[in-house]
Amino acid sequence: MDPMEKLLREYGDKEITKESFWEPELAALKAQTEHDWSIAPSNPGRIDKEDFLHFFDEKVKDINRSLLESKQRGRNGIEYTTIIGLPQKFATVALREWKPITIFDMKVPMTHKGYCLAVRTIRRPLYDGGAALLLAVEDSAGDVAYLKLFNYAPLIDATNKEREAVYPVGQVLVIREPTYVFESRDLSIPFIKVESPSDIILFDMNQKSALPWKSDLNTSIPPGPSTGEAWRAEGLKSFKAKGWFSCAIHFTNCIRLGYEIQVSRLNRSEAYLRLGWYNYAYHDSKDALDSGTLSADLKRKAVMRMIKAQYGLGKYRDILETAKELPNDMDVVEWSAKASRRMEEQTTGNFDWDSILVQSQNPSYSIDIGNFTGPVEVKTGRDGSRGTFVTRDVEAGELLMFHKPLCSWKSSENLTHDLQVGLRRIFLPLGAAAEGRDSYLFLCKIIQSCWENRKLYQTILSLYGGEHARKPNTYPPPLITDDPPLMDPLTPEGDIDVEYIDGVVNANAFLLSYELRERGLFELASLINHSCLPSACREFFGGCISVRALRNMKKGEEITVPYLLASESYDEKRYRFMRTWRFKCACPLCEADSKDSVADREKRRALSKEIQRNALISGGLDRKGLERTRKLCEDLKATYGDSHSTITGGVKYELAKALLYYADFVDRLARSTRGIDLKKLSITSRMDSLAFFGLKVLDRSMSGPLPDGTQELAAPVDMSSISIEYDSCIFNMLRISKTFTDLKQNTRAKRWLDAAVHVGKLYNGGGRQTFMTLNKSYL
Ligand SMILES: C[S@@+](CC[C@H](N)C(=O)[O-])C[C@H]1O[C@@H](n2cnc3c(N)ncnc32)[C@H](O)[C@@H]1O
Repeated sequence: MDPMEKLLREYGDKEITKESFWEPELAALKAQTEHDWSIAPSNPGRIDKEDFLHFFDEKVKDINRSLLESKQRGRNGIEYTTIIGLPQKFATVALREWKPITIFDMKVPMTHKGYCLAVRTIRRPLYDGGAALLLAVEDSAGDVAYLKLFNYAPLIDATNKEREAVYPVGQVLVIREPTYVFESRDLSIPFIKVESPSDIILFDMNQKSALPWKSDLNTSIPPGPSTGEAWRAEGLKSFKAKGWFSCAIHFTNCIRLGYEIQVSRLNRSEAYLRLGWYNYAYHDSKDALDSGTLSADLKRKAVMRMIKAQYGLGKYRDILETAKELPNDMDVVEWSAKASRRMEEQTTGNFDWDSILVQSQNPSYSIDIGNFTGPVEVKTGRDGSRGTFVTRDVEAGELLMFHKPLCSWKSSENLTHDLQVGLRRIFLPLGAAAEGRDSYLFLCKIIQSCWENRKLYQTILSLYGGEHARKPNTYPPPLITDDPPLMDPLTPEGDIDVEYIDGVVNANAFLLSYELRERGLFELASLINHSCLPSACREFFGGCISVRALRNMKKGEEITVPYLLASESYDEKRYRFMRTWRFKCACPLCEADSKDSVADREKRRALSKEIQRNALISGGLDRKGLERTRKLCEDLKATYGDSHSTITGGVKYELAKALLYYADFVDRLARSTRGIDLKKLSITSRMDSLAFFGLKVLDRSMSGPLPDGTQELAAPVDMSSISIEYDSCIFNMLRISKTFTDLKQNTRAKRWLDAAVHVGKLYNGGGRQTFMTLNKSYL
């Protein structure tokens, strides 16, 4: 049985609450973790170094064996499970307030608040095939520990070589507020668990460590390069291998050693551009340019990189300034023109919708735009929750926003190397929630972007982070004019709260393209609340989000969009709202539906499905079959209570859809029998369908002169409010138009075709020609 059917049968008329989702297996998992943390902290005692190294080396063999086996079986890495919804720690204490701690002094289980632990690596890093990097470390007293580094985004999709470039043997690192745990479902020895990359501070390998290490490193692994020239060679090799992070590190070493500083900066800025680290790229290219020592060729490189970085940061106006450095360069002129276009789009909201709409028929189309925000503000509504509101009266079809994502990810991206993540993510308390490796890689991409982009990080902190997260920061986030210049690419610019980012992604990210498994997180659109009778519609074009008014709105009205197909049944929706977004929808449609009995709702759901199923079967094309379908529609209509229409203004989506299917049936029969009565029946059924979708039909006449009062009207339907089910409405209108043509009612046919084109324009901004192209199959 369909899992949804099973669930709905189980729930019946029971309230669905947040607690409904705690399945025994998940509850046990959570209880286990709580138990792990409830044990009184104690000192685990000294770990024997020999035993430990043996353990680590065996672990390396184990993992390599599993990876090989999984590859031989054609699988993508070891199947790992991570649990989302348990606290993930990150340190916040300022550097000057830290107190040092040693491995021997640490307790299990415990987060050592206010302490820092300095260690160095004693083995090559090991990737566990899932979400963690494993390190064997020792402190200056010679005590050893096992370190698991989670969410270390720039190394998630890395080669062993790149991991070693960041964590070579002997690398000194400081762990902020180390958490020492013993997870009973995991290892036989305790380990230091690091969940945020900002909890690790890496030290310069070129400087002699100030710590008096008790033991020799005692390793056969040759030390890394010691000259700038040798680092440069490493940097170029990494660049070729698309190891952008290690490339940036190698050129950082060149800079530290004073080797060709400006050239190294320029090389590093190119690596940063590839990483999407535009702040760093900007500062490096600017520093190189400001040095005044560059040859003409290098100056051009510096200017181009600076412009690309400014473009990535959306600082279009600054590009025009930078361009003054090389006013006659063709590429510079082109980028300036691009920047000017983006600025114009930001202020006017003028986009070439016809081209956007046609091109976005191709799933891999991606578009570059200047974010346009119309008359929209974020406010706290009457019920105390935040939402978006219009700041003046707007008309149906008006563009409210057209935005690029803050961050996006698609499956073709990021996989520079042979990524071996076979990750399963279990969301507590929601179960696996069909999310896995893709959502994790998207999270990593965001963590990586926050690494150097504090503006982005602050924006994310101002978005809703889920029911267990602390309250979001106020929106809009505080203005950060500029990110500070880079000190060191190895350490993020500030604290990164991975748990909060994960919560934001879960509550706000969109699946932009099913085919490309593309995901995106948007800024303002994340603050729009849901309604099944929404005031706006959202669409994705080339990876960007557009939001348009569906009806005329008065200043101060809330902008709402449907999170799910609004026309789904009430019971499916209430389940899915609670499961994914954790709220109970209180819109008029849900209110009206909830007043109908469960038996009526279930009957409605079953009838809807039956009518839909019948519509897909081409057989039974006779009057008897038609009568059967009509009866099913009548029965469906009877499932709505008397007050339903009063509350919703007449919207009955399921009935509207049923009538659309019924009219299709009528059309097919009319085609085979050429019956005029059937053609008229098709038109009236479609008009009824439109009305139940929420459109006001102003002219229901079938023949003769147009009724009084409607001649001057632009359309046979009221265009001040269109339905969220615009696709179905457009389809109905086109079919009405076609049937009027068959009936030789050409004036009416044209009016209905114009109406369809107009609805198309209201919801996507395209013109007549584009409408014809997009609706070729209907037409
Ligand atoms: C994408 S956010 C929308 C903005 C959010 N209200 C905020 O303060 O940032 C989604 C969350 O908003 C809340 N929400 C959205 N629509 C709602 C509605 N119709 N009723 C109650 N809560 C809603 C839910 O908590 C949901 O998980």
